[in-house]
Amino acid sequence: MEKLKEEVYKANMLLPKYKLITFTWGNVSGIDRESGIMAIKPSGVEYDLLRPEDMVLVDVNTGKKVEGDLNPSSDTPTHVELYKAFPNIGGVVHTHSRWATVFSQSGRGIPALGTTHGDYFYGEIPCTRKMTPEEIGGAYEKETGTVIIETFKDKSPDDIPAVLVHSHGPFTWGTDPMNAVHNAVVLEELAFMAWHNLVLDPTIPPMQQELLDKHYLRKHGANAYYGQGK
Ligand SMILES: O=C(CO)[C@@H](O)[C@H](O)COP(=O)(O)O
Repeated sequence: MEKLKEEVYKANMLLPKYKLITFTWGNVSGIDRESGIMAIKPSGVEYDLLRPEDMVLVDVNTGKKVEGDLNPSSDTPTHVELYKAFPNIGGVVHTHSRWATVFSQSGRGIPALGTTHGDYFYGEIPCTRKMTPEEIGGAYEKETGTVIIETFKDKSPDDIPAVLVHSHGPFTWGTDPMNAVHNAVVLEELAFMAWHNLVLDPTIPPMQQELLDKHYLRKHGANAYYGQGK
């Protein structure tokens, strides 16, 4: 699992590089689907002190730590729920990136307003409902995963690899940890642009469906004819 730890470590180190986090906020994980073992950032560790060997291994089937001297991220149960519910993902990212967190705190999704959005996300990036007091007071991090999964009951997590958790912040995912971080960086760009669009014109309509189809479907899915079809 050293290769997985190295991959997850490198992905975590992109969060400060792309200014998606401050201090010890956020975390990235990756999964080895064959073994069901996930590597995740340790809890509360400063990024500039982080080493590949610090990544903590967790069994997604049990949610229990299987290797590591440090505690896994406090968000580990959320990552576990997403890997169990979304079979095609290989990496998960959580940040408190500023503009995406503004939308999360407002309880608003990020509408698809232009082709930059359409290249990566096949429609609005949704915000979850507020969690109930029971969910907050219970297995909070696991229930955070539950409300994310509920938000995708009629959406494809492969076509919209991001969510805004109400009053909290964004989670993104992807085919591997690097792809999940790529989606987190794009999400922050889209949030920045969408916020300014909504300030300029709160009634701005979503982009034309034909344009969204063209930009998303040419790079994603079975009929993709550009990119890697991810
Ligand atoms: O969402 C939160 C706190 O609101 C967490 O993601 C922290 O930002 C990072 O926690 P650790 O991964 O260090 O436990």
